[in-house]
Amino acid sequence: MTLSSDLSRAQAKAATLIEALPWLARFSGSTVVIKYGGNAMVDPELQRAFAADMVFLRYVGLKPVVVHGGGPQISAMLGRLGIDSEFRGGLRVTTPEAMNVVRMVLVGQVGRELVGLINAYGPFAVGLSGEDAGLFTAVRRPAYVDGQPVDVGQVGDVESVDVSAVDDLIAAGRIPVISTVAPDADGVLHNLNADTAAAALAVALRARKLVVLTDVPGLYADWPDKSSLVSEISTDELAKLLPSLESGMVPKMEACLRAVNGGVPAAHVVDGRVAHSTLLEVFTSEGFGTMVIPS
Ligand SMILES: Nc1ncnc2c1ncn2[C@@H]1O[C@H](COP(=O)(O)OP(=O)(O)O)[C@@H](O)[C@H]1O
Ligand SMILES: CC(=O)N[C@@H](CCC(=O)OP(=O)(O)O)C(=O)O
Repeated sequence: MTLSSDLSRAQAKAATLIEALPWLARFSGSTVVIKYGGNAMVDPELQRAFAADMVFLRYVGLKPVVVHGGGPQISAMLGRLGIDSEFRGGLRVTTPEAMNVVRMVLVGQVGRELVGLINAYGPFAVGLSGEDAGLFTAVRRPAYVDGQPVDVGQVGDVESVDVSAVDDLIAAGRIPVISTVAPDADGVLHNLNADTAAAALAVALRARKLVVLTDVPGLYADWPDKSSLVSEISTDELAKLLPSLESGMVPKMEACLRAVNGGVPAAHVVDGRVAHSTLLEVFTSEGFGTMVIPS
């Protein structure tokens, strides 16, 4: 290794840091809600990169709030327990028996693991579920299959959000890590799609951004045609495209629409299989994934 190649490598590192400067100036002090999808959390290396990103955001003055999924992990546990599980219109059909497993896996397993991973980089993460301090109230909702409502059991939409516990944690410099189960007005526990809950929380917190990590590079207008990846889409265009979308993309894009219509300036769907995708989205000039912006 020569002195000049050492120097040019050091300068390249400095250039990377400096590239982040305008974004640091813009986003410092902002709340960013990050939805970490179950399909994006399967690789231990990627999990560590994600955890490091959250602590990085915190140290540079942003206020990250993590909402996690866990669909594949719930399916695996239901399978192990011999409980049937199916999705309709992107939502899991949730019987009372399945609901107990959803809560156990999201709150007791996935949430705990994520808190531990983040805290390995800095002691900031605190886990919460929608049941804690009235964070979310759920209202039972159907799924929509071919435009028709279909009952999917104890599945909820977010009826109300009480951000006080999350605000308290943020004010104390913590990183809230939220599992998306919540009671309805009668105290009956519901399974919330994590994208839906992340959007409702981003709106309630007046977040600067919603970043949704998943296992594809973004939204494809004509799935699975790889040339149809959308880099930017307005809320009006997205509302028109929504009825043609299928499976997991429906709640995801509905969530982005809901966030931006609710006042969040931008919602992004990014590829969680790329290490440090959150940092790339927040701090680089190149667009990454799909960005939803107001019309
Ligand atoms: N139009 C589309 N664009 C991108 N992905 C799509 C589309 N339609 C369906 N998908 C599927 O949606 C999946 C992401 O949804 P989901 O499995 O619920 O992810 P997550 O666990 O991250 O919430 C992708 O892996 C892809 O197979
Ligand atoms: C109602 C509903 O479908 N809830 C989801 C909750 C977890 C989730 O949303 O996980 P991902 O983000 O990994 O998809 C489920 O039971 O799978």
